[in-house]
Amino acid sequence: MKTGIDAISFDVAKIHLPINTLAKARNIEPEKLEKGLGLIKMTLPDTHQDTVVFGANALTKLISDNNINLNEIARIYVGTESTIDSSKPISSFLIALMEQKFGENTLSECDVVDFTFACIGGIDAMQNCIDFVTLNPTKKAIVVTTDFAKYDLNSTGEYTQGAGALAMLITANPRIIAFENIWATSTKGVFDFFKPYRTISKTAITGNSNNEPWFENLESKIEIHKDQPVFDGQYSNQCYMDRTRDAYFSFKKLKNTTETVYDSWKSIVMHLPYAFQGRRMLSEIYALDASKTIISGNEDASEYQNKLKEISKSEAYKEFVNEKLMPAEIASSLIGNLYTGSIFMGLLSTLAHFYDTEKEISGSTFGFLAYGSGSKSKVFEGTIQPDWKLAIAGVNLFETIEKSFEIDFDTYNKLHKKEQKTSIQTPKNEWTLDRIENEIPNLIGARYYKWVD
Ligand SMILES: CC(=O)CC(=O)SCCNC(=O)CCNC(=O)[C@H](O)C(C)(C)COP(=O)(O)OP(=O)(O)OC[C@H]1O[C@@H](n2cnc3c(N)ncnc32)[C@H](O)[C@@H]1OP(=O)(O)O
Repeated sequence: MKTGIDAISFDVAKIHLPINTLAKARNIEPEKLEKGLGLIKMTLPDTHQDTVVFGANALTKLISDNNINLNEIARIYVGTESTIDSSKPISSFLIALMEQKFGENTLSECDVVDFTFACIGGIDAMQNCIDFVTLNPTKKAIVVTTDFAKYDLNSTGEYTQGAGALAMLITANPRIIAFENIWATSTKGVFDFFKPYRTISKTAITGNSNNEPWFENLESKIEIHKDQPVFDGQYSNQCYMDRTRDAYFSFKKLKNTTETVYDSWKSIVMHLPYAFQGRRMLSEIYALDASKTIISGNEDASEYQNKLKEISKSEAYKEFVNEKLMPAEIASSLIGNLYTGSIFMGLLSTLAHFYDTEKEISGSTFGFLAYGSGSKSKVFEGTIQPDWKLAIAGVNLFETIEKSFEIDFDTYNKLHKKEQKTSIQTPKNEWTLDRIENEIPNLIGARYYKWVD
């Protein structure tokens, strides 16, 4: 029996800033961002949107477009690194909203939980659901990934921002892709990118050291939550390269093959924090697993790096990228980073590209290289199923992204600094954040959402 993705839907932020506008404002050569990193637009949440809204929109679409009977859904597992509560998971909000829309108690026997491991939490959620469905083939599960990749103004992450969610139905005998049961993992506990609890002393805020109550905070230190990560961009790239390389060669060992693994993959779908990350990071694996030796691994460090650079600029590598990686990059260039959703958006982008260009890919194998900072990589593969076209015919990925609304730099700044108080676009046929409770003591901070027709 096969297990995998039967249906897929998405909801990405509907407003964007062109990368060219950002580059000019920041005095960065636009060509560096457009041609060097593959960026065209970055999407941003409107004032009425958060990660619950994106997740709920993607899930509502998945359920409606595929006429899913909610009684059949045994699990809804969420991958996110942008949660809005340290205790109540996003999946708990999603259950409430789906019952609001599709009927009370329709999901009361459904198991729900969030998975957090930076950008790889969605893959962890999916692997778990696949194992579950393999053991219980009559049951179905849903994986939702939802994130807001927000970086500090003027940081090197600023041009890679993005926001949105995907939802995937996991079943036996799926219509889109069936995964092989070989999962290779590489893990190392590092600080390449993280979102710590930060503190600021009350003395620094009030100017005295009496520890007087400050807006009901009795502690002498005030805790601050920020959506923006603490990170070291180049170090995070090195961790990405090291983990994916190690997981790739573990995968090769688990497959027990001496053949070049990537040669058997029609497409390679990687975690893309920005469009060209995959092509910039994959040259090492491309060289080390080549059928004809192009790098031995015995070179000294600088010679090794020089050779990798040379390989990454070669015509053969460019062709390889064009054939195996480019389809996954298209959506990323137009959206930005979706953290947990990026690898699934890469898959959807690849499928939509082959659908639009009328290529038959049924029976071909895709390789997946997932990465989450902190850090972990998983490598696995799946085979495209005969009904893949039928299953994605109504998804309309590129048509939907095309309709995104352009904002100017001033509006971008206001949104980033939370100075924008009203919605840029009037919500229609979607969930919105209605209000956050700030008076009733035992409901302080509770977030309430509503569906807008
Ligand atoms: C965050 C996650 O989602 C998890 C992860 O994957 S961690 C790994 C990725 N890390 C991140 O995304 C963290 C946030 N991002 C960043 O800090 C940065 O965007 C980054 C580190 C990823 C990139 O850093 P950067 O300093 O902006 O770019 P840099 O590494 O110098 O690369 C610029 C590229 O543009 C090219 N370039 C520069 N000027 C150019 C021009 N005028 N024309 C064409 N190309 C140009 C450079 O040659 C270089 O490409 P190659 O190395 O492939 O040749």
